[in-house]
Amino acid sequence: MNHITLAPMEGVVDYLLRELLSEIGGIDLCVTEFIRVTDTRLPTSVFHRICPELKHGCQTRAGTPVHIQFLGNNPQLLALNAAKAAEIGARGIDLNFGCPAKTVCRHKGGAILLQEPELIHDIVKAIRKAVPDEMPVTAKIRLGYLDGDLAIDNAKAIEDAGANGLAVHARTKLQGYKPPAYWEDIVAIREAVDIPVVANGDIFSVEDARRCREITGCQRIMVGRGVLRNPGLPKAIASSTADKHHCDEQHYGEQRWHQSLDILQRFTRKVVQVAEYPEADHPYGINNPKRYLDGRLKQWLSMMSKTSEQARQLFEQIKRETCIRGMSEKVYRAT
Ligand SMILES: Cc1cc2nc3c(=O)[nH]c(=O)nc-3n(C[C@H](O)[C@H](O)[C@H](O)COP(=O)(O)O)c2cc1C
Repeated sequence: MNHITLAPMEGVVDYLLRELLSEIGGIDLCVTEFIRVTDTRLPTSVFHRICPELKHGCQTRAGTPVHIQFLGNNPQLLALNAAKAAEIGARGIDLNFGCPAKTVCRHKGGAILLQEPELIHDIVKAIRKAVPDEMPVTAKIRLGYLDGDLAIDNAKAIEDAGANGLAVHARTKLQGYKPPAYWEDIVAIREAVDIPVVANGDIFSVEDARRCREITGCQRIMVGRGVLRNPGLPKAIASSTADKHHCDEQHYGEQRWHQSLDILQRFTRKVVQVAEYPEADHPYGINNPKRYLDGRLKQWLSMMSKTSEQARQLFEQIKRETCIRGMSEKVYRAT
């Protein structure tokens, strides 16, 4: 067990990415993009679109379990949908109390709920009751909405409601994604509850992972953008845990671009297949392969560009490509 969770990332970490990233290794658990629950018991098709893994034991091809994340504010409705998820094969339920998006918060979802620990408690409790006892129910929070004053209340509310774990993104909603992440503020949360706490935010290297664990006292970590910048990061963190002499970031740095390019190429090939054989039974849920490839490649390469000159150059090359063939050929030819 490496104690590394791949962070849920809406619009980025979908089925295909979970498949490719978990194949590399180091990741123990994936969490889906959030499923928003507003007013109904969602049809199976929605669950299968967000989490095609449900059809295969709710794990990636590499065998990494996938938990389903919900976002919403109505305990009964969320419970109804969690029960449905359990019925159709979910292995775990996660609740999103951290999304900072304006539209989400305006509809009283995500991070805005951090101002209401009682409601958070009721949501977690309703879900805990609705799914089998052995199914993990977890929550993901930020330190708070405007400030961290309710951090402990929220964590305790989640624990008292019967959750099995808690991931904490070490920023408030107000702090958005602005560096730094306040790992030291996770300590009091970890100390206040007995359930496992997962530390999250700004882990971009093996050394970051080491420091985050040391500062927070949490063995479990969750990594998002760091894995997109460097898909080999979870494996590198995992091996450095097994062998402390191996935690030399430089050692892995050399392999990083080639590993990144390899995964970009495999990603591109899968999307091109969907475009070329649309009638085939692809599980990826990609409706418009051209738009999908264009958006995801640009998004991914721009994240990788923060630490890789080769990624920046490839981004420049594909930036103005408008057809899937032009884009894919540039990715295949990159070195
Ligand atoms: C594009 C994007 C989409 C995200 N979508 C979700 C989501 O669906 N659910 C969630 O709980 N967090 C979501 N997050 C937050 C991440 O899971 C994570 O908490 C955050 O990126 C900090 O971790 P990192 O520094 O390792 O990326 C998202 C973040 C980004 C950048």
